[in-house]
Amino acid sequence: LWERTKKFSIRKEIGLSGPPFNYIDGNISLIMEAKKNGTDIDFAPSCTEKYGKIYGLFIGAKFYVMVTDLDAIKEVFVKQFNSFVNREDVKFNDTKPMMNGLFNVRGDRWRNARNCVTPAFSTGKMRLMYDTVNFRVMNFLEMMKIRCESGASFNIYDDFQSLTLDTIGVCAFAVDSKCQTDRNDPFYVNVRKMFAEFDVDKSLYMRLGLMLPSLMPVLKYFRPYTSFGQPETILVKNLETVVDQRIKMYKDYKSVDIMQLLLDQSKECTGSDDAANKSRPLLTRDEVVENCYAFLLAGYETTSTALAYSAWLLAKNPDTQDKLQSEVDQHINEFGDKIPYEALMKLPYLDAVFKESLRLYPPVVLFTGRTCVKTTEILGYSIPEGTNVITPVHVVHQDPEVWPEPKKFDPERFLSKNENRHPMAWMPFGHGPRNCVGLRFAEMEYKLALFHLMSKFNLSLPEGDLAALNVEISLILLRPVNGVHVVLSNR
Ligand code: HEM
Repeated sequence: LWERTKKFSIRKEIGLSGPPFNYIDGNISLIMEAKKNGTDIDFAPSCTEKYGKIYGLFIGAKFYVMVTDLDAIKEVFVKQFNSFVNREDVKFNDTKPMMNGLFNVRGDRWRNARNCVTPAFSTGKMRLMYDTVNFRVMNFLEMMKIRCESGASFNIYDDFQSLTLDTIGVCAFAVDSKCQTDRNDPFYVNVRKMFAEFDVDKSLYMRLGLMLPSLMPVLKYFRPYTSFGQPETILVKNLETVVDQRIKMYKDYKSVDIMQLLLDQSKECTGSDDAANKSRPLLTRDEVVENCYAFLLAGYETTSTALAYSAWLLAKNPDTQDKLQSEVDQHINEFGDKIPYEALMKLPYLDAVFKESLRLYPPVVLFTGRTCVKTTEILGYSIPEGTNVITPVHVVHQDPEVWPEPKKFDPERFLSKNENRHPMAWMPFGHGPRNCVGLRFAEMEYKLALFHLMSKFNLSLPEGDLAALNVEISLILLRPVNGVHVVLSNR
């Protein structure tokens, strides 16, 4: 009892305020109540309003410092990063196939792995994968033609998910999946099943892992038999087979994909922690497998959600859509259907739509956090070692002091040369050395898909209820509840 009381005294000791808690579940009941009332999305903003831009929250007895103050964010994610190098230790992921991937590795192991993975996502490598991604986008356009011909409203979120699955499938899993045209494709079926079940509400394994982490050494053996673990095991087994094949044929493989770029940095394919790379350890076979798996988790749902939100925002704001289409048309006139990578990335209005959609609807809202590895002072507060700091991105992106009329969809705010915004204010991909490693890949895929969609079609909203966009927070993601419904017409 004394130990538990001590755990709950930390907030006071640091000098922070926060919502009232009980000694059994901390603030979980409050959060569950908000979820039940459908106001969970307002929970973090209302706490910020009441307790300020740095406050404390208890999930069970686990303490979290919630930060939306931009200077504090800079301290944690950039300036004092060495004290905040790790992510929260989520025990139920401290097992295969998660424990060796970038999300979970810690300290120097993370530094080494990140050094090996980062080159796979350079601008040069994006250029090399551009045609592969473009090919999947062309398949997507074929689907859109069919949807358009039917004239009916449809859930474009589903189609974006199939697109991003085919894309990450070919680039990270080396599977030539056909998720866009065949909803029975085994890759599609298993990924969808795994994601549908990967939820604290649905998984007893996850709940036990969160509440009783000391059970994990035994519990982890049950992961392959859980409802999300079964499809996960099938996916990872197939992935392991492909990685092993690719290790064998490494020297003869001539195309470029993310898996090959990781193998370029692996012990198996370069012989050892090779002579040229003595100063930095290379990836093991398991690290290659688990990072490819991490890219599937990270790249499928996020990018498709970003595209779906943008489609909805453009359908709702025809003037913005017109402006984007004018920019697209100029470039179609110049390049035809084959806009080069550099030109695409430089389109100012498309870039502004990308940024503003991600500001208003960031797909990842509660993952941008760090664990303090040594007691550190942040803006006068002494943050003890072991404390988790979380930045609720949706709150940062709606701060009226930084974003005038924060609820308005206004891409122009990213075009003004005079904007003197705090460098931390826009953070859909996190910040600092541990930000999203796949940012360039996501941006390329998003811009290719939206560019080509806008070149051929007009988006509008259906009549009635389907026109609404309802969102919910699911674990760390901001997800559309009932999909995203639009109508397409030919331009
Ligand atoms: C719109 C799409 C995406 C969004 C909004 C997004 C967002 C994020 C965020 C918020 C983080 C945490 C950053 C931090 O803690 O500072 C993250 C990390 C990460 N993302 Fe993404 N992501 C996207 C797409 C992708 C893609 C396409 C990939 C890979 C193909 C990817 C791979 C990763 C990985 C591996 C990490 C962990 C990095 C590390 O710990 O070193 N993401 N992402």
